[in-house]
Amino acid sequence: MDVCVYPATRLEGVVHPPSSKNYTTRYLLAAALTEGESLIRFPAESEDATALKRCLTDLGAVLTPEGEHLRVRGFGANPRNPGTLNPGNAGAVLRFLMAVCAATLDDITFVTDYVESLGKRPQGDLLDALKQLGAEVESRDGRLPIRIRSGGPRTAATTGGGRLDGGSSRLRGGTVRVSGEVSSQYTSALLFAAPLIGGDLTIEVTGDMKSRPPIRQTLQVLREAGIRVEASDDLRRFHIPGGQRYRAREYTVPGDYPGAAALMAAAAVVPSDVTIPRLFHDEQGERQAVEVLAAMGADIAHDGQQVRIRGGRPLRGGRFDGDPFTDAVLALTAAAVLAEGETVFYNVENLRYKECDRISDYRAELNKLGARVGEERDKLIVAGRPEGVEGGVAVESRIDHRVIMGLTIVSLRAREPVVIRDAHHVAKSYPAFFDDLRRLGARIDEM
Ligand SMILES: O=C(O)C1=C[C@@H](OP(=O)(O)O)[C@@H](O)[C@H](O)C1
Ligand SMILES: C=C(OP(=O)(O)O)C(=O)O
Repeated sequence: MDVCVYPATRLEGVVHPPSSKNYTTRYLLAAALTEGESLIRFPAESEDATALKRCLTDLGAVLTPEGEHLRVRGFGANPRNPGTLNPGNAGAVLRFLMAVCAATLDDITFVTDYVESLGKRPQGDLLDALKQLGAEVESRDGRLPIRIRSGGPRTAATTGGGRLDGGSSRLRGGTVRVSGEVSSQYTSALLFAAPLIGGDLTIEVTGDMKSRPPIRQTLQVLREAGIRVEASDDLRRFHIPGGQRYRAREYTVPGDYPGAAALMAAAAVVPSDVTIPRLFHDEQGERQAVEVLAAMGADIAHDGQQVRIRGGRPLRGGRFDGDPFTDAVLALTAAAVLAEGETVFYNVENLRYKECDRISDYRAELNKLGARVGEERDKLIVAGRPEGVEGGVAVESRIDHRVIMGLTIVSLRAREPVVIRDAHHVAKSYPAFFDDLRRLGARIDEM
């Protein structure tokens, strides 16, 4: 589906953000790893959530919708073996399931239809870690399709009298070293698998570590699920006793700051009065989007429950370390396109390894609109155009939901309407994005 985005004169109203993608991923997985029945309130409705639910069902979990909530009966440490799993275009889903399946299944293959997106993303650092723990791995140069075999002799657990469920580990415990430079998801994946391994596991994160906030989300959810984890303050070293059991319970998914950041940026670049509820002080690093927009001069306030933006003030550029709020950088870059002066988002090299190369590809599409964006290895550099951009062109989605949201934001301040091709990919995390902007007063036509 293509869309045509028209210049906006005003945005006004209350808009509920989607539920958090990252917390939904973690709560669904934790619930599936129990042997009991959990309830997840307000899980995200998105393509990534659908992909994970499909995979967990294939592994033997029983998912029962209850209105806006979801009841999950888990498979504990003994999933059914479907032979093949397809995580769609969801990176975190793929990484987390590869580690969990390596610990619990003897032979599993991961595939994707998104050959030009997830199929291009690197998995090698995680595969190296799994091989250190005894797995055998086949891949296409560290990329999908990937086959993981952990079917060695099911070694009896040697720590803590063996696993509670009487099973035994498919991976050995001990110490594993994993690079944190490309993605924090490899570390999170090992953290989710660790309790399922017979022996205790020590995880050492090497290199220039990125994306610490999602690691904190992982630690929060593991502790909520009753898993004991010792973590160093710098999040470079973890110790997890083996043979632990995930505890069934009720979870409530908060609002999604990355999706909300796109709404905040849209409201900041046009005259507006927009309120976004269900945004709390949790471990999502993208809540810093509020501080960044405030630093750029936006009239924005967060009371711990909701964010209110009154747009129309001129924005000014600034210099920001984008790593702590990685999934908000593209939306904030869009705001910077319309600010006075230069804006630099630095320390963002790992944007290049996501749904697309979010530095070079995003820059190319923004500049088609009339933006003036440059790049360096780990930077996005924006020469702001407070007068707006020309527009009147067609741009590409690059199969990336956050590119689509960023291009939409800038298009609200284009002189001529903009066509965004394949805009349906926004549904990866935010299916209702265009409807929500229409509800606030934007004109966006499906083509
Ligand atoms: O752990 C997670 O759920 C995520 C971690 C981040 O990825 P990186 O750790 O690769 O930056 C983020 O971009 C992604 O949307 C979700
Ligand atoms: C990169 C993202 O997600 P994932 O890594 O889970 O595909 C994202 O949501 O921006």
